[in-house]
Amino acid sequence: MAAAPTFKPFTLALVQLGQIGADKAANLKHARDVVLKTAQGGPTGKKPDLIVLPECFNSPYGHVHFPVYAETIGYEPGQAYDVAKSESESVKLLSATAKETGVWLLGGSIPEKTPDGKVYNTSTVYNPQGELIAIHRKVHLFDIDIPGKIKFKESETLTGGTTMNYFDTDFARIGLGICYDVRFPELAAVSARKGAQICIYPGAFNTTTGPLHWELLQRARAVDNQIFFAMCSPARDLNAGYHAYGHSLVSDPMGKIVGELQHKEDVLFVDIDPEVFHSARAGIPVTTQRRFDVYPDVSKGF
Ligand SMILES: NC(=O)CC(=O)C(=O)O
Repeated sequence: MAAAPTFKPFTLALVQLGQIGADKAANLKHARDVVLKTAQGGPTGKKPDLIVLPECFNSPYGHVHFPVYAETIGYEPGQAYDVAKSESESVKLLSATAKETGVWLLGGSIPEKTPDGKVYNTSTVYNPQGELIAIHRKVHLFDIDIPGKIKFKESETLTGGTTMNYFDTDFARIGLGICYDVRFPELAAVSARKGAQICIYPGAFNTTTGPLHWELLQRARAVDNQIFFAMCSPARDLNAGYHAYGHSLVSDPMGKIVGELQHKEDVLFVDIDPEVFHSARAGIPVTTQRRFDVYPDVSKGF
């Protein structure tokens, strides 16, 4: 494994996209328009280095929709990928948008189909040249049943990913996950142990689980790994079948919320300061105090 890049200050923009409906072309156009505007800069006019879209931004969120909206991506880690030959209209649009803006783009997630008939919930990542350089397939599927509140079963139509993923930029190593993945501390812990200084998960909690756990989980993942942690949600649409929580958020490594939106379409710009990462680890040095002699099983996989 290559050493993580030196952690440098950078500006992160989380696009809490609204207007996600049944019309895929309209969803894609809106995403592109908002990313282009975001790339022009936030309140200070500073151009972001990395723009993030939410989970399932090109389709309504629900297990019945995933196979209908799924696209073939055909990305294999470590192998060259020619976007011009991609069968995925979403990949082509995201790649072109990253290239046009000259900004890193974490393209939320989209339903992906593979030749074996499986469907995944997949994030794609583009460098400022528009190259697709990483993907992450949601590992932990969102199967829950809270009587009287919410029942959701992604596994009706989705298959869980089988790999953990991160990507390197010129300013940080960034760990990937999607939404429900945040409930499984191991994924972020492994990313952090592999050198990620920040984890970013597109996610779509809902109006039941969001108020309970959205902030708590992100701050917990940030503190237990002493990393920055961010999640980017769609805006809430009460006319949609699934009511996203919104509240896209960034926590610093001390668990302090350094930016949070409300539930409407909006963009969160946050300047990420590596000094907070270094001082958290120097002041409370848990990253060097682990006792794998006492809990050796936990170290497996690291
Ligand atoms: N939508 C998800 O994947 C997860 C979620 O809403 C939750 O964990 O709560």
